[in-house]
Formats: sequence, C-alpha cells, structure tokens
Amino acid sequence: TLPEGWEARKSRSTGMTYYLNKHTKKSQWDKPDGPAPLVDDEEDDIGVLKQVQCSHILVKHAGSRRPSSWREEEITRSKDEAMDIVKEYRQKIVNKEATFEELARTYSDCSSAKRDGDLGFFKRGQMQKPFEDVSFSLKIGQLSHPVETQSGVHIILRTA
Ligand SMILES: N=C(N)NCCC[C@H](NC(=O)[C@@H]1CCC/C1=C/[C@H](COP(=O)(O)O)NC=O)C(N)=O
Repeated sequence: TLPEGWEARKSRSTGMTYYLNKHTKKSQWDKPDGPAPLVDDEEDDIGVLKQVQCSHILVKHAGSRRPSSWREEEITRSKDEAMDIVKEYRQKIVNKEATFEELARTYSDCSSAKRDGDLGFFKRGQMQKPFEDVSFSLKIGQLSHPVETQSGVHIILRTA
C-alpha cells in the first residue's frame, strides 16, 4: 500500500508506474516513503522559488531613473551619498536603534513607504534584475546588504 495522499498511476508512454500526489497534483517516479505533502514547498518544477514577499527602503539619487519621490520633488544627492545613507539605515536596524518599518515609512523614496516598504508578493520577471536576484536569495526574515538598481539604492527585507 502507499502512504496517505498518493495514487499509483501507469505511464501511458512507458507503462512504468509513477506516483501522483492527490493534494498538489504533482507526480514523481520514485515510490513515496511518506505521506503526500499538502502544499507545494517553495520550489516549483524548475527548482526556483515561485514568488516572494519583500519590503524595501529605497534611497534615490541624481542618477536614478526617476529622481523624484513623495518625499522630495527633485532628488539631487549623489549615488555615493545614497549608498552611505542606506548603510546608516542598515546599521540602525541591525543595532536595533530603529525598525525597518519606521525607517521605510519615514525615509523610503518609493511609494511603498506608505505600506512600511511592503511591495507585496512578486515573481521573477517583475522587478529589476538586481533587486529580483537578491530578493530570491534571501531567507524569510533576512535583511539584504545595499542593492543598486536604476531606481537607486535599496535595502530589502524578505517577509514571506
Ligand atoms: N510589482 C510591484 N509591486 N510593483 C511594480 C514594480 C515595477 C518594478 N519596480 C522596480 O523594479 C523597483 C525596484 C524594486 C521595487 C521598485 C519600485 C519602484 C522604485 O521607484 P521608481 O524607480 O519606479 O521611481 N517603484 C515602483 O515601481 C520595475 N520592473 O520597474
């Protein structure tokens, strides 16, 4: 007999037996040795995360693709200054002198500041590549080092 949640099927093409997870509808060749998982773990078929939820603090500079924000009509600071500011914020968070949320709400040059920096869930292909790659490399609860995109300099917190 099979562990709970699995069904044995015969492959039409090869006649070989494969096993279908009745919950996730995922199939596998190996005979399952435990109950069928109820949900897909974070990895999808090609082994990459389906989607993540992140918050960020963005500090824009004169070279940003849109050097303006809810905070500042025209942003003129240099990229180096933006990097220094982001590093200061990161240090404050790490030292627990401030929370990510209050710094995002107060200082982030992105409209997501209104949501404490939350960008919601996103998949690969939605955010600028450097931001996406770091976001998908973070563990839940992990804070990134400074990340540069055409928007400016970010620190990213993965929340889900
Ligand atoms: N799916 C969600 N929640 N929104 C769509 C995001 C579109 C995406 N945005 C980004 O990649 C920048 C960097 C990471 C966050 C982000 C936010 C930018 C930063 O500000 P901006 O440079 O635009 O003035 N503000 C909004 O888009 C993009 N492909 O341009």
